[in-house]
Amino acid sequence: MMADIDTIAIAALFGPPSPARDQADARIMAAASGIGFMAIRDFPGDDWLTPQNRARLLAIFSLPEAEKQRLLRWNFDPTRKNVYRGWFPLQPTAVSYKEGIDMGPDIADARAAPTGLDANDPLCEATPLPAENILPGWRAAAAGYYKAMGSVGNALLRSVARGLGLTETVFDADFESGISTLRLIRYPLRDPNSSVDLSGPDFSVMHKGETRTIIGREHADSGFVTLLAQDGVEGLQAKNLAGEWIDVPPADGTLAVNFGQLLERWTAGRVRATMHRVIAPRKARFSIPFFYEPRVDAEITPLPLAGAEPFEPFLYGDYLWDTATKFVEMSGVRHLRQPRRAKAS
Ligand SMILES: O=C(O)CCC(=O)C(=O)O
Ligand SMILES: [Fe+2]
Repeated sequence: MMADIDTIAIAALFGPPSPARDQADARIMAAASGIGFMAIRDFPGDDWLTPQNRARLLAIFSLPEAEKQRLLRWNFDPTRKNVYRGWFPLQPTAVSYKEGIDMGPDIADARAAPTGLDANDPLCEATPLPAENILPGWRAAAAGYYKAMGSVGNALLRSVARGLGLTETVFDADFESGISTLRLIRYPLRDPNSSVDLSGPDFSVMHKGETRTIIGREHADSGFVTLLAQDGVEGLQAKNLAGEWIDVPPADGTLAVNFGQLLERWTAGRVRATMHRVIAPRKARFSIPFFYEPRVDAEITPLPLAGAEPFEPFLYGDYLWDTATKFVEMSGVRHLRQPRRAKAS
């Protein structure tokens, strides 16, 4: 039988210890250590997950092309200074057919913009944003959404900590002043007349007897916890333990949650980083992933888990740069940041 993705009401995670919280913890751990995907609902901030409120964030895609271009990253426009945050345009020949923007903590708290030593770290750079007068209210919406997702990320990691038998606050200090990324994505319909050959196995798969084009290449997220708002349009799929692709249905009021490779490694495989992909729906698709991340200088050290292999501690920022610059949206920027801590050889 094909196990479905569990939808878990998590209100109890925001209250004191209770049987309801224990039950939510158990279901979260079962999802995290099983398929590695779940949907959550019923939490502070879930009122963001309506078509109207998502539209407040997604309004950025209605900007004129010239305004979007002002937000581009350096690798797409060498006159720009920002290399990590900002706009990534469509890559017509790539499997992943999307455009969008990556935003950092400064959208929610201006004090998060870099100062001192961080000023030289691209991972802490400020996010280029559209002017308030061309998109009134958008910044406030992005800030509100970012903050709401941060507290959901914290609640989920505390639940995972309890599920692992660790002190529930074990992750808290590392995620204080974290550099979480809020990404807004648009996958337009592919132009059927373009010269890109979509017939190869990289680009096309069968789904319920129909050929579907891939628009988001199969991958596992690199970090910890991803909170994904889908915008009511299907297409997201996760690979289950049997290696089958199953649909992750969109539903208002819910977030799809999956876990990243660093959390998988940190928890000695008890939490699973699951492969997922996006197949093209019949209309344009939008999504809003929030990647919950620790501070740039968080030291990742082995957790006290039975049977876990020890590893050399490392800095989150060094890991992140190494990983993020392998993606097509970040191509050509790798040399712009050196590891802050030399690897022991
Ligand atoms: O658009 C989606 O639904 C998935 C996006 C995704 O997997 C990602 O950005 O890592
Ligand atoms: Fe992903």
